Parts: sequence; C-alpha cells; structure tokens
Amino acid sequence: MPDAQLPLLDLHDALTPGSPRSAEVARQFRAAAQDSGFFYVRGHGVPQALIDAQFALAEQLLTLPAAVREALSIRHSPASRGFEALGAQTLDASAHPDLKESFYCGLAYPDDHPYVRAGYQTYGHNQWPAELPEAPARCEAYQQAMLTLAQRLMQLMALSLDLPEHYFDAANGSPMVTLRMVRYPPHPPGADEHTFGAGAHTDWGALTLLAQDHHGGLEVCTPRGDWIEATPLPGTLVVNLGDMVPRWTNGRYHSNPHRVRNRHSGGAARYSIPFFYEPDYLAPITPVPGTVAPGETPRFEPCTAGEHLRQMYLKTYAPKAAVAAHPVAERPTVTP
Ligand SMILES: O=C(O)CCC(=O)C(=O)O
Ligand SMILES: [Fe+2]
Repeated sequence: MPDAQLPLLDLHDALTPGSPRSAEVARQFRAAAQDSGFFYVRGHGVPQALIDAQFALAEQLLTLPAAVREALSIRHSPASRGFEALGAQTLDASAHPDLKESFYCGLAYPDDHPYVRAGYQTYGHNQWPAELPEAPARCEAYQQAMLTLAQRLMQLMALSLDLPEHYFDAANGSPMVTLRMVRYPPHPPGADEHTFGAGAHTDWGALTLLAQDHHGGLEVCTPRGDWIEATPLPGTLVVNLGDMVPRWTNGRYHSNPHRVRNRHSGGAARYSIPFFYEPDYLAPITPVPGTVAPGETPRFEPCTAGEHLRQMYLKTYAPKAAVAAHPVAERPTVTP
C-alpha cells in the first residue's frame, strides 16, 4: 500500500451498535476530527462491487453526448440535480473556474413526502438520462449503502464525544443527501498555480464519504497549514467532516479545506464520487453536551440543519464571497 498521511480507521468489528471495537475506533475518530477532520475508512461494509459499478456508471453518465447533458443541466432543476458543465463552478473565488464536470442526484423521496411538498432544499426531484435506464436504481442503492455507513459513523462520532451511541440517531429522520459523480480532465500542462480541478473549499454538511479512483489528486489542508495528498488506498473511502460538525461540537471538531488537481493520472480523466450526508432538515444543531464549558459562550448560534444550510447559501450572495464556494447542490436552488 502507498504511504498515507491521513489516519486510517478500520471499521471491522465496529459496524454495529455495541460491537467490540467501537470504543477504540471512536478514540481514533476523535483524534482525526480534532486534527484535519479527514480520515480513511476500511472495513466499511459497502461492497466493492457496488462502488465499482458506481464508477462505471459515473463514466457512462459523464461521457454522454454534450447535448444530452445540457438538456439535463442543473440549471433546469429547482433542486440542482443533473449535470454541471466543465468550468461552471468556482469553488475557490481566488482561482480559475474548476476543471471538473459533475452529475448530481439525491434520495428518491416520494412526491407526497412533507418536505418535498414544502419545497425544502435538497428534497427535490432527480433528472435522469433516458440513455441509462439503470441509473436511478443504481444510484438509489449506492446512496442507501452510503447512508447506512454515514449513520454508523454518526454513532461512532457520538461515542467519540462521550455521548450515548444513539445520540445523533434522532437527527436522521429524513436526511438530506446529495450524491455527486465527478470527472476531472487531466491537469493542463503548464497551468498556473490558480488552476484546480476543484478549488480549495470546505464542505457544508455533516459527513462526506468519498470514493476516488486510483489516480489521486485530492489534497487536504492540515491545521498546520500544509497541504497533504489523500493518496488513494485500495478498499478505503475518504471521510471528512463538514461545517455542521464544528457547529455541533462548538469548534472541537474541524472541517478543513481541501482541493483537487488531476496531476498524477498520466493524462487520464480522474473520477470521484462524493456522498454528502446531512441530517434531517428540521434537526437542531446545538452544541452537544460537554462541548461548552460552564460560563463559556457558545461559538455558534443554535439552528436547525436547514437553517445552517440557508446561512451557508447566503454566503454565496455576500459581495466579496460570491464564492459559489460549495458543492452546487448546497447552493441556493434559485440561482441569483
Ligand atoms: O474529487 C474529490 O476528490 C473531492 C471532491 C470534493 O471535495 C467535493 O465535491 O466537495
Ligand atoms: Fe469537498
């Protein structure tokens, strides 16, 4: 295995409540969360065949004819689902537009689900290309498998904070979930230092579970300010904490910037599949017990998960930070 600089958590014997290695894994979770907020997981329970099939689908989707992708652009979707073109997003406002293309989808909540009826962000409809009839069921299966893992990681996070294992379960009623499939063309030779596949950004939600192909290119900023490569390790996923987690832990756990440059692929495209997990729209995000010392003022206002997202969206309207700084599915569903 190549050298890895980020911690590696083996979830073997820690995948179910009460399982024997849970406390040990929770300790490793805490150490990683208090540092860069990034770590690998292996023994994660998501079958490799499911991940491989999802990469095959990602390639099929993102190499459909341009006219098909344009017809299903996220610009035509109130829920920002569908295709996003090369250069359409600039994750780092001080850099060039991102050299990546994406396809976005989410969980298939029924039309009569109260959140769909209420028009809450992230609970809208998917857009699917007729050319790939298997895509909806495949993506739903992949998301359900990742959701199971995300829920377990939330339980391990609870243990890591010395909370009951099921502390965050209540926040998981109708979770906000976004699946993104990304294709990065090779990094242009001679590109300047402001050129990225994905510019530096933090994720906004709770947990991101990232499957990446074998090319590498994801870089993570440590609390010391240096950038380290999240080298692909076979059989692992990369997990990172989003901005909701510092809010939940009064800053004890970190969500750190990361970026992508497809520089090591020998001219091939790089594919990655981030799965963004966020709790129920109405879940309260308040500092968990033990994270605010007596007499200390909490660093963040209490809010719901939906409000947290709205505040993040508003940032994109702020004059300087018209940053479009986050995954598009986390941007306002109404484009300014
Ligand atoms: O492609 C990757 O490795 C990371 C993608 C990412 O950071 C994102 O979509 O938020
Ligand atoms: Fe990200």
